[in-house]
Amino acid sequence: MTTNANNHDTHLAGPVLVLGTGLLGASIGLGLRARGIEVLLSDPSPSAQAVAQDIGAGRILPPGGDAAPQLVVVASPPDVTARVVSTALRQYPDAVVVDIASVKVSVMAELRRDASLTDADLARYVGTHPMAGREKSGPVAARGELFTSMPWVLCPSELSAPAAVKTARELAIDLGALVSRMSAEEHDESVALISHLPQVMSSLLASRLQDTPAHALSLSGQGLRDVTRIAASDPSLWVQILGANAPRLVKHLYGVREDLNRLINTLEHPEADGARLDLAQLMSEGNAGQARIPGKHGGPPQSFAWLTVLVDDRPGQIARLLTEIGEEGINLEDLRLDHSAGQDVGMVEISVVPGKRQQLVDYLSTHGWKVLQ
Ligand SMILES: NC(=O)c1ccc[n+]([C@@H]2O[C@H](COP(=O)([O-])OP(=O)(O)OC[C@H]3O[C@@H](n4cnc5c(N)ncnc54)[C@H](O)[C@@H]3O)[C@@H](O)[C@H]2O)c1
Ligand SMILES: O=C(O)C(=O)C[C@]1(C(=O)O)C=C[C@@H](O)C=C1
Repeated sequence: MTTNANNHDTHLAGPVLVLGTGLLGASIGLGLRARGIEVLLSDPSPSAQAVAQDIGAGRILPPGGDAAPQLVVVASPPDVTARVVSTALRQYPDAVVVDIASVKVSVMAELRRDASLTDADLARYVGTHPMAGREKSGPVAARGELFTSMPWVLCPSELSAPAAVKTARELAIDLGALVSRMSAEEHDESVALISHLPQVMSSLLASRLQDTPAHALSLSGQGLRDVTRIAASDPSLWVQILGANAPRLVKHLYGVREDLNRLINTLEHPEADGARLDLAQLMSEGNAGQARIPGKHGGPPQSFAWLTVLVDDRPGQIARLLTEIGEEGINLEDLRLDHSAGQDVGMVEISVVPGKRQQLVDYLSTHGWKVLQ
């Protein structure tokens, strides 16, 4: 840990050059700037880099401008990532270069084929992947705290120098992430199930809604919203991710196809012997898988207690509610907002650790809030 020029204790000294200032690049810039680290920004889209600078993610590096970065972070779309990494390794011979693309095997394979790079160049490169993002793209959606307590995978190759791996780790730690390490193959195998299958399932489900009549859609509750949030993701990004990891994803889709066939057969004859047992088994297999998803901060799965507070649909009500909860010293684990169509009240669903639920219900009730239990 060093105290940087702006008096913050950080692992990285900086400057950090971010190439690609969309959602991820600008979020990294914002997070590093909040810790006092100097950040330089560059993006072929003049508006993307201008917005990133305007929101405080760093300072635009003028074309041909001089820079001596400690670290270059490549945050461009996956299909140009290897090319951008290659140019950066040659342009900044003293810098460590990392990329954050969602797929790792294809990027490394392209770099190995690149005749302009030596093994010494590749010693300064580490492939990485923060498992944090949003269904939106571009710097306007950036958040400096995006990586806090989220996994960040390092996938060094056998050529990566220990000093380069250390710098990559420091980037993730300075942004508050939880660092793990695996090979590019293990990574792509893992994200096929953990990230790419959920995206495809969400998109497939949401595509069913295209022609749904408005009266049916007006019944949409939290269940539908939970499973379709990521269906709003950027198609051009996902075309690249899914294309680059297709064989690993297809294996899981075969499994889903088998399960769907089984479910369809069962539901076509719902009164048949064993049909209900089959349905119960399917639901409990889902329960078992869901229960294995780790909780916040990488800890064991934890279930939180929920309560719902009714708030008047007036400006400032939710801010007042959150301030009062903070004053009682209770930590919110999650928050959801909902509106009933045509009503002038909002419903704020709050989750807390189970031991704090009753204290919060009592506190809010005595402070005039309407709590639904
Ligand atoms: N979106 C997510 O949730 C998420 C999460 C983790 C990792 N990633 C990875 O992060 C990277 C960026 O994704 P994003 O969501 O920020 O996308 P984005 O579309 O918001 O931003 C990408 C930016 O890269 C710029 N760009 C295009 N070509 C470039 C080039 N040759 N050199 C430099 N910049 C270039 C674009 O102009 C754009 O501003 C991708 O590789 C993606 O796989 C995304
Ligand atoms: O939560 C989201 O919106 C995401 O985009 C997250 C998510 C993921 O699957 O976890 C999506 C793709 C990225 O490569 C990394 C993170």
